[in-house]
Amino acid sequence: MVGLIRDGLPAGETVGVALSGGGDSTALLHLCLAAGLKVEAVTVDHALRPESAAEAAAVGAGCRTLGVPHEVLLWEHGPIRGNLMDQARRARMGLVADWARARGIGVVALGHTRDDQAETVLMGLSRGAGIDGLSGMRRAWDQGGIRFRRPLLAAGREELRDWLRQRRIGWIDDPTNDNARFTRVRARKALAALAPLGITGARLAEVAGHLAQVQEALRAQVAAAGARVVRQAAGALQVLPGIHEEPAEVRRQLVAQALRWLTGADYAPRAGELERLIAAMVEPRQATLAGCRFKDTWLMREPRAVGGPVPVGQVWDGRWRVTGPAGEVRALGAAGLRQVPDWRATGLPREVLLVTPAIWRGAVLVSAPLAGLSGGGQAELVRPFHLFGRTD
Ligand SMILES: Nc1ncnc2c1ncn2[C@@H]1O[C@H](COP(=O)(O)OP(=O)(O)OP(=O)(O)O)[C@@H](O)[C@H]1O
Repeated sequence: MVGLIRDGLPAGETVGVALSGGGDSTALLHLCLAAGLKVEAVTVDHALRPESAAEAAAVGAGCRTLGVPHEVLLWEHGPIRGNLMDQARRARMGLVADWARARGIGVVALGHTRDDQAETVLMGLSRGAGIDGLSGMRRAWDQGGIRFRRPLLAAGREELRDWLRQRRIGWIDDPTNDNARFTRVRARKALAALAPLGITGARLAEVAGHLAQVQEALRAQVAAAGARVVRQAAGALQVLPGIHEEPAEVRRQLVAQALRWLTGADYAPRAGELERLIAAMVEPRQATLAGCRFKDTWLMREPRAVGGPVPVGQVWDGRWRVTGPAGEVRALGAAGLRQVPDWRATGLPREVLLVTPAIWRGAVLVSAPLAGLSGGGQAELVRPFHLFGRTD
């Protein structure tokens, strides 16, 4: 077990441990200490259960007795609509990354196990996921200057709990982990029922590992195809007819990555939906999917899906930073385009320009940098363009 930590985490620097207080992350913390690493721990209080603040404080007290610096971060939120688990995870990752940056910590360890990996694969199967969903969670990735690591991905949950029990180390069981309202909990229960078929957590994790390698091999092919058949202009993507000559999976991956780049979404739509979009690219040459619109050869943001107004200097629609004279940044739209008589000189279609950022003062258009009305404004994409990245 300690070997997993030595292989998965650097010895010479402080490691941030994301510590929920559950069995897995408690084992992670103690294994890091056993491996002689210098650690600091952080607990996010999601404030979703009345006991959560007291639990986070108890986790902190445990850390103090170990001499481990610990901080509790509160997720401040109103009523939650939509996928609670997903939103809690996103908020948690954001808070933990901010904490690490503020503490000068470059690497953060998470306690995901082989069982989490197996559940992720089962959940992927249940929604008919493609290779992205079936290849499981990554062991390592970099995000916002922080290296995230999952050193326990090869360890079983029970194995870790046995390791804790042998050392008389306690942990807190989160009742959410038994709430069948959550897909992950149902996946955990279903996995137990699959054992007679030989489908164990270890077997599913093995399949995920294999598919992750397949995906890695595919990635280079997708990048090369992207360079041939997709070009970026004014934040939209022109998809050349050559895409239809590419193998079906390469095509799907390209379109999935293109949509994710346009919207910043963590996940791409399902294979069936991607197929429908790809078919519509041939005829009738228009479609909408996941906040994006395809028209003729262009894939761009859908007007009604773009972000609300922000002040000049802030990021608009999650991907544009507009600088220049004071005002409000929002989409150029039809009303704006009418005020830029020579927009055709850009060589770009109307639909592409409609969803580009512009600086407004009330109904007065001040600047539309991508449509050819400078007005002293400049727009820059904050998300680098690539078609083979992946986050989860
Ligand atoms: N509230 C939290 N504060 C800090 N880190 C967390 C929190 N919840 C989860 N994590 C991190 O994310 C990992 C995976 O989360 P998940 O929800 O699967 O775990 P858990 O069942 O809540 O707790 P554990 O993994 O500790 O048993 C945890 O091992 C931990 O590293």
